[in-house]
Amino acid sequence: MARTERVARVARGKRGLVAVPTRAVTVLGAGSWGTTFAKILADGGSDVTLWARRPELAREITEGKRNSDYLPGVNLPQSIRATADLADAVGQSSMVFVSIPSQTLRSNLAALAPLIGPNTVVVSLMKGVEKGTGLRMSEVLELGLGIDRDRLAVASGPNLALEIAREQPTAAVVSSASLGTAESVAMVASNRYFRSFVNTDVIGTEFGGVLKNLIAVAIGIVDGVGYGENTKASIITRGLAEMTDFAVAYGGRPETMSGLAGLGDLIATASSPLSRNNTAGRLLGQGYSFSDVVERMHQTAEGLSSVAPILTLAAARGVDMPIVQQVSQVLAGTLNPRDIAPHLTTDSLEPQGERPNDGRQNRGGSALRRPFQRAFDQLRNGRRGSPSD
Ligand SMILES: NC(=O)C1=CN([C@@H]2O[C@H](COP(=O)(O)OP(=O)(O)OC[C@H]3O[C@@H](n4cnc5c(N)ncnc54)[C@H](O)[C@@H]3O)[C@@H](O)[C@H]2O)C=CC1
Ligand SMILES: O=C(CO)COP(=O)(O)O
Repeated sequence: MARTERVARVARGKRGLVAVPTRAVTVLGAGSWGTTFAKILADGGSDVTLWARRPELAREITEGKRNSDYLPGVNLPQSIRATADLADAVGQSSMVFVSIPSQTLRSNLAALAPLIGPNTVVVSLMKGVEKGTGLRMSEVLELGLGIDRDRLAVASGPNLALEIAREQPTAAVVSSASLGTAESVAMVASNRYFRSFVNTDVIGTEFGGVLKNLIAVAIGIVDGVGYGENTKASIITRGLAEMTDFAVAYGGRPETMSGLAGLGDLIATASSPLSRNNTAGRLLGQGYSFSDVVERMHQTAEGLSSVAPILTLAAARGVDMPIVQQVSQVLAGTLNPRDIAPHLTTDSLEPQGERPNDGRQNRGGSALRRPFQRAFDQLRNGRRGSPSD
């Protein structure tokens, strides 16, 4: 029987009990997220092969059903197999999920491209943009693998790996230009503790995952300095507005940013000590230099690499990103972490978080608030004026 046709389980259909075929899927990258996602897929009934770079890790996963470096104390499903051979890992899989650090994706594509079949769906689980090009991971995959957008998807959401590996319930969004592709991936990537929803806003979904990392670094800095909840709440709230302005400027939908891939992931990442971005920020806040932080981080903190390309992209579309700007200054050593207060750097009376509910951008000022802004400007310039003039 072909790997793609294995029977996973028996389910009740219209005509009684029917066999549900197991789908052969591959996960590339046996770090904390790749291994956790392999577990999600296996617990959803798929036949999963995991690609690990190191043969000894592949052996530990296949024989011991453990990944002790990345997921200590977690037992992996018996059905998961790992290999260090990329061709063996991809085999005849109908879906390939990619979970390696964003900055390494490009260098893996030449080896991967010839292995991808004409109908294979490729799903990015990564949350970074490529330094130098500013491309999103699905764009790097599209260009590097030469496959149609309809066969590409991204998955994102409040998904701290260790919590999910411990089977704590959560949800995610699977997004593709093709709704059918998103739905078929979401069905495979769902089980009793993990639920995938779908949308077609690939840009918003992908940028949500990238941008929340940057805000999580800022929150980590605040934690490290020792500031409290008011500072963090201000940065989270205005961070969401900053994320939304950016994503909308690049064609994402504002509602995506208030969903799981935006606000949901922002809350999870900004508030959890499990977050590597938050941890990196905390070390910066405690006074460690950027190079010290990089040395101390044993896992991927995507936010550190995304700051520069995101600021370049923001400048190209005229998007103001005071929080990301200050994170960049702390990383460069030009801003004392104690001085982090992005909401104090703006002259505007109109906080970015206060936008109308119709999803339109608010940068020019809503009709309602414009008179107040004018009055404020007049007062500041030493002239009297009434808020209604
Ligand atoms: N850990 C988490 O909770 C989540 C992570 N993600 C995203 O998943 C992606 C992967 O992150 P993690 O698994 O957490 O990172 P990790 O640091 O735990 O693991 C990275 C994996 O990539 C491998 N790797 C390193 N350099 C490589 C290279 N040059 N070529 C191929 N493989 C290489 C490592 O051996 C390791 O297996 C990131 O983009 C991250 O933002 C997304 C959601 C949740
Ligand atoms: O993306 C994540 C949670 O959704 C993981 O965040 P960190 O990469 O900061 O650990």
